[in-house]
Amino acid sequence: MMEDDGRVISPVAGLEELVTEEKIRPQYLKDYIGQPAVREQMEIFIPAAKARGEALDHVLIFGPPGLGKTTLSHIIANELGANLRQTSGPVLEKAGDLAALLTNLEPHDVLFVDEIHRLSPVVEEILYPAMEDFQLDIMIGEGPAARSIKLDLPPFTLVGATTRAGLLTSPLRDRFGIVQRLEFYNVPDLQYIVSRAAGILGVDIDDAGAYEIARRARGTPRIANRLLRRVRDYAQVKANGSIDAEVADQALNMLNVDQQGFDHMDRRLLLAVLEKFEGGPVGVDNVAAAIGEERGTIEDVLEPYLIQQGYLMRTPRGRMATKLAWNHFSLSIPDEKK
Ligand SMILES: Nc1ncnc2c1ncn2[C@@H]1O[C@H](COP(=O)(O)OP(=O)(O)OP(=O)(O)O)[C@@H](O)[C@H]1O
Ligand SMILES: [Mg+2]
Repeated sequence: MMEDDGRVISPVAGLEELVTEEKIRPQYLKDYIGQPAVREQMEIFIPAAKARGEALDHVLIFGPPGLGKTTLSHIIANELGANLRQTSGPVLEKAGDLAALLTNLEPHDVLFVDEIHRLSPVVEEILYPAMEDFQLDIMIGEGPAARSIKLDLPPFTLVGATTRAGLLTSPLRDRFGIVQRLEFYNVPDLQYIVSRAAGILGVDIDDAGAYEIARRARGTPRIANRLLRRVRDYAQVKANGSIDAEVADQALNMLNVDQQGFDHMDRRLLLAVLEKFEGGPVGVDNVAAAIGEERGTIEDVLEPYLIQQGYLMRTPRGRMATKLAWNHFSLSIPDEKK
């Protein structure tokens, strides 16, 4: 999990949000909306492993923040009827931290390691034999008296989540039998997610209102759910608590979420590429310096959606704005770029 950056359409979770999210987080695959490829596969792999009485193969889930990685890991444990133990890459500092978790697992348990690309190398070394042979290889003591001991572990399923699969070392990546890549959600799926969350939270919203929120949620369930809560506030004060398309539109305009679902950070990034770098190609470090953002935030949080929507392109020579981006800001495309 990354740090909350305070944007209303940030895909990164805020603290208060983590609590509300628990209430609306789907618990079983049947409520996991969208991601048809992921669902179709997991609906086969999970019952198959259960029927054989084996632990499910290790699962790697990757995708931008807020698309449902943590949710899917919980669902996997629920569907397996197994315990879920949670930790994260940066939390596991020493080999012993991981060893303690592994030795406490029960057969077929799910160990969820969030931000798995941030594991320290010593911890990662412990993970290899644990994943491959359910064995723990650990050094005890130091210097000449040091010796290594081997322990058998119960068969378990490691579920790893990461925003960027490219940051994983290949020996680690190779040890996952199942790799699921989460995609941005389409509008009908997000509309369903908004309506479902509204039902749970007791918010009065019609289909057109849910559609308007879905359309402007950057393809991301976490953002859809957050916009729903902010639009609910607006509706409570300005519209007797009911959300329709007009109320949603007014509220979202007030929140500076534009018709495309972009906010000021998206606009700043696109405008920098367009105006300061004539549409690119420009290296991501130059973009980062121009808008005062960290490179990692640009790569993980800001640009995936802009790229998926066709406003920005990744080329070998850097980022390039597309015709859509020039048009979005009503800027004329320089002749040599046509
Ligand atoms: N497929 C889905 N169907 C319905 N709701 C979903 C789905 N995926 C995610 N959500 C909702 O979006 C919220 C955020 O999802 P989640 O916490 O799983 O994202 P994440 O990918 O783990 O994000 P991060 O990278 O920040 O850890 C959840 O609380 C859940 O309510
Ligand atoms: Mg998560």
